[in-house]
Amino acid sequence: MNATISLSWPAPAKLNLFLHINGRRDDGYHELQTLFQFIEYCDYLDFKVTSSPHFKLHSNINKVVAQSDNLILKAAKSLQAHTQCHKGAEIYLDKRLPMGGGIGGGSSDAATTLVALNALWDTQLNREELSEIGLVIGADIPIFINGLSSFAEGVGEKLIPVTPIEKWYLIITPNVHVSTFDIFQDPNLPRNTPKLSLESLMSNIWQNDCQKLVADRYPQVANALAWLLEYAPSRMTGTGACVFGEFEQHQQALSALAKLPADMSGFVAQGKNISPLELRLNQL
Ligand SMILES: C[C@@](CO)(OP(=O)(O)O)[C@H](O)COP(=O)(O)OP(=O)(O)OC[C@H]1O[C@@H](n2ccc(N)nc2=O)[C@H](O)[C@@H]1O
Ligand SMILES: Nc1ncnc2c1ncn2[C@@H]1O[C@H](COP(=O)(O)OP(=O)(O)O)[C@@H](O)[C@H]1O
Repeated sequence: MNATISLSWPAPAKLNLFLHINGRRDDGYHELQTLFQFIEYCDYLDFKVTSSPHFKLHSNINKVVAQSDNLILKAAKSLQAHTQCHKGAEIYLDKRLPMGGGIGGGSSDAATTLVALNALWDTQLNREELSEIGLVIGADIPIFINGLSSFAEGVGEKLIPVTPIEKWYLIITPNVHVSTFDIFQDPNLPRNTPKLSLESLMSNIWQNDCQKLVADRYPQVANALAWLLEYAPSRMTGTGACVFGEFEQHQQALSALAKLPADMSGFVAQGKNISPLELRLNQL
């Protein structure tokens, strides 16, 4: 086998620092205004390029490998089809991000796969072309390909880079899986928040339109939020289930983490306006 082994490629998580839903499109998708910031907390992938056009995924989490439609293989196959590349890859995933938590792990894995294989196969697609391929697979993939914290509109693909303060976050990961699809189907979801200018959005109080609905449905989310709010301004990310409290200092976040009740779990990570994937790409 003609094989090249690369170094590890990060797939960082994101937070939605605010999330507004502005309406439902004819295709069922919702128009959003949201602020994405990366956090320094990542899955890691490795890619061994093969001369045969096949893929094999290995992971510490069997659940991902068992899904034949998992986002990593979808991304790899889609790039292969678009570029008519005759190479394949063995892909190794070290899964650290909680799944279905609203921190975008699956989308980020897919974005890292597109970016890394495009470099390793030397297929030379530009970022826009990679984002177009990614958007078909998941609405959150373009932000991870773009690599800069951004204000997003559309379904998350119209991006304007912004530089919110890189705060320290204590992120609680309630032990429930929230389906993005189910939340967007719920008739009680507030989906008509008026669109605002970027300037007023950045200076308003930040909120998440999905939060009340998800907290009402899932007591674990409501409890995590109630606990965090005692320590810091706190919100939910995406369609949940993760919630985050924001701190100016690393030590403040760590002190709150140390007090976390035994029935909750979480971690501390810093916001990053340049994605760890982008920094990795610049090392090539
Ligand atoms: C709303 C966000 C905010 O970041 O939620 P999280 O998934 O991160 O929690 C994302 O944009 C989600 O992106 P992603 O998780 O890639 O969603 P997709 O797989 O594309 O969509 C899953 C389903 O959610 C609904 N959906 C998703 C995005 C959107 N703007 N409107 C929708 O109505 C659609 O029914 C779609 O079939
Ligand atoms: N590589 C992957 N990592 C995580 N989830 C994946 C992956 N591939 C497919 N999925 C599916 O996508 C769903 C949402 O995953 P994830 O991106 O972690 O959630 P969220 O978008 O809420 O942050 C998972 O429940 C899982 O079924």
